Amino acid sequence: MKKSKLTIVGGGSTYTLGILMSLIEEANHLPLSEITLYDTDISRQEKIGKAANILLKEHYPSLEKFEYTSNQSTAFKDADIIFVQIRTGGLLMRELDEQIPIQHGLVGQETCGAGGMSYGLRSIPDMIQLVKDIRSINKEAWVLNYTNPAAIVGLALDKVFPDDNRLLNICDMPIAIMKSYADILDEDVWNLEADYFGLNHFGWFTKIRNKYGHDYTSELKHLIKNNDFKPTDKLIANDPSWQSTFKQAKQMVQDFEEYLPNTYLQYYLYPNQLSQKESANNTRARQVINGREKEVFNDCDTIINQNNTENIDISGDIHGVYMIRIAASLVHHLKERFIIITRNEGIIPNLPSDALVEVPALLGKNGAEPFKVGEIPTFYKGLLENQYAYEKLVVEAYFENDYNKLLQALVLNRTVIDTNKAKNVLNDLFEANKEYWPNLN
Ligand SMILES: NC(=O)c1ccc[n+]([C@@H]2O[C@H](COP(=O)([O-])OP(=O)(O)OC[C@H]3O[C@@H](n4cnc5c(N)ncnc54)[C@H](O)[C@@H]3O)[C@@H](O)[C@H]2O)c1
Ligand SMILES: O=P(O)(O)OC[C@H]1O[C@H](O[C@H]2[C@H](O)[C@@H](O)[C@@H](O)O[C@@H]2CO)[C@H](O)[C@@H](O)[C@@H]1O
Ligand SMILES: [Mn+2]
Repeated sequence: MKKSKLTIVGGGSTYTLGILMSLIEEANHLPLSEITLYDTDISRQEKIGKAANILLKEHYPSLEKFEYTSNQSTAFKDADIIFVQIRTGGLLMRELDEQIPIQHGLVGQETCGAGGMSYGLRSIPDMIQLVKDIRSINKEAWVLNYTNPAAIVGLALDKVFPDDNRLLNICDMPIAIMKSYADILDEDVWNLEADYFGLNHFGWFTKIRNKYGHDYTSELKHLIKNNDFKPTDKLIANDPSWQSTFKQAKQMVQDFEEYLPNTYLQYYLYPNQLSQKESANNTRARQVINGREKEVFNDCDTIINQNNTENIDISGDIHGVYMIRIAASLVHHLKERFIIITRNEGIIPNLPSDALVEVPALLGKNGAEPFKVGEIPTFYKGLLENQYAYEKLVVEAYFENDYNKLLQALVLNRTVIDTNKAKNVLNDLFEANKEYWPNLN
């Protein structure tokens, strides 16, 4: 199988080491000749890069070249595939995205509600500039984006690069939930197939079956209604916050048993309950700063100091493996089925055509071939039209510098609603994001 050249943008990300370990595990699916890390923060990336050097020398001997750089030409010129995972403002700005809404009695979340709007307004300019820079150097590479909030970033990128069908936005939440389904069904997650529809971080599984056609949907509903649903992916299995998130699935399936929910729907269906659980002094961002970020950079220090990966768990994770298998299907024209983010254009006929929906698609050398979903029932249509209107207003507000459209977006958002709360949280977030957001009129 032809070997590919991969660049990871955001090489200093807390996910990079896991992606590299997943690349080692998946070398048979996506054989590589070169890996390049690229980041604007040279010092943050350097520690990951030094550890990666040792990791790859030890576990990927067939790799011909590895380097880490802040030079765009070096990073993008020869890449066949470019993974993108940046965080404009870093985890400290994420902490403000989450703290400020909580201080107003609202859900404070990375990608949902007022926090997600704040993060989206920071991410849009950097992602547009990044794709422009990539395409000025390399017109052919598959650009696979994880950068969040994928719904808002995706809509903005779709406005600026409407014809770039080698630019895909991806989310690992559906596959992470399917990993947990697989583990309670004693199935391999890669043997499961889902019918799914929604927006990013706002969707439902309508069917779960295995590759031989056995339908597990009713069995899963029964199991989730009567047991504690648990995260089982290695990145989150032992994380109390994720355990609490997965546990909420029981109430969601008991209340709305027609379809199996994406875990993110908890914020939109139970906003009051969720906002009362949160504390501004212990946001998810703070937990990640004290958890994953510390663990990853401590692992890097250990690998560098011992000059090997002894006693380091180098197994892959679903976050990394998912993106890698998507890349393999595109590059090697495997036409395998993945849940990805794509323009609606009639997939769900009773939703706006220009919405970016999250649905199953076959991935091959011509990009995504999405499966039709068909008309969706009133409850889901109402929820999704409302959420899409929020997303669309945030993106329009960005391009038009329009304060009122941001206020309208928050009043529509199911985690905010109240106009006075929307005005107050918007003003505080604007103050905190002065160096990032566009001027608003
Ligand atoms: N789509 C998904 O389902 C999914 C899953 C997990 C994480 N994510 C996203 O992945 C991203 C990374 O998450 P993280 O917690 O590792 O963040 P992080 O802050 O640890 O790492 C982000 C890296 O991006 C770099 N960066 C920032 N702006 C850049 C730019 N313009 N060009 C190049 N590099 C730049 C930073 O210097 C940093 O090293 C976030 O957007 C997160 O939300 C998405
Ligand atoms: O709060 P975080 O930073 O731990 O996670 C936020 C991200 O959560 C989802 O990604 C999960 C993924 O679902 C899980 O299986 C595992 O891989 O960890 C990831 C990060 O924890 C979500 O899809 C992302 O969009 C969020 O950024
Ligand atoms: Mn996601």
